[in-house]
Amino acid sequence: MRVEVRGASLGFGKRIVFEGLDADFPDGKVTALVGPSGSGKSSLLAAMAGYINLKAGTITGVDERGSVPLDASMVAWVPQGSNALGGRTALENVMIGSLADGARWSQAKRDALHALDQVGLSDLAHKVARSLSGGELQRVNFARALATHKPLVFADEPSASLDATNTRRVAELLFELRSRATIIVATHDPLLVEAAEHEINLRQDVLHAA
Ligand SMILES: Nc1ncnc2c1ncn2[C@@H]1O[C@H](COP(=O)(O)OP(=O)(O)OP(=O)(O)O)[C@@H](O)[C@H]1O
Repeated sequence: MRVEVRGASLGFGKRIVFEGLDADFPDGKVTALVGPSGSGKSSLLAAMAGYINLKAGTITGVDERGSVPLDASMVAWVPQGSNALGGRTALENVMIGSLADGARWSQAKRDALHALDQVGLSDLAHKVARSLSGGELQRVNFARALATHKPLVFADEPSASLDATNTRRVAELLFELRSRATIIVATHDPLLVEAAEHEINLRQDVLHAA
């Protein structure tokens, strides 16, 4: 699914965060959403998922069936840091996402194994989460999101709690996930920006309030 943002203005109360944003997030690509702290990256992701309303403008998802306003049911979020259950295996932690969405156990397991393969963690599927590194846990987070088959995957600062080595691993993962899903990553990290195929810069692309 491609996402089209047109004439978007966003603010809280009287404070305008940005105005007049036009942006395209291409289907099946990794897009880095960049901009200085406070430029509205997290808020734009929240608006795209339908959690907050724009002051003006539209956010539309476009696929082969046509155009629809986006809502939370279309989005899988990759959390900042890990929210894995430490005593459960990587596989079980990935299955949780699909099971919560109502998938049957056998289907959830198949999807989770496939997603773990996509993020390069097949060998660690049966390891308990507490024995995995920060970068491996972030891969588990991405696998959980991919396994739900939502058309959009949003990650807000996925390297925020990682050291340099694990940040590199997440950057490698983003590079590997090119063309596997429509992924939007809000980040300050140059390594992650470099790994993405497309970039939206909130400072350059929109008119900010003074
Ligand atoms: N719920 C809210 N109520 C009021 N103001 C908010 C709310 N959420 C965000 N803001 C303000 O909107 C602006 C944009 O915040 P946002 O978190 O979207 O920026 P960001 O680009 O993601 O920043 P960072 O890179 O620091 O995470 C900030 O000035 C912030 O204080």
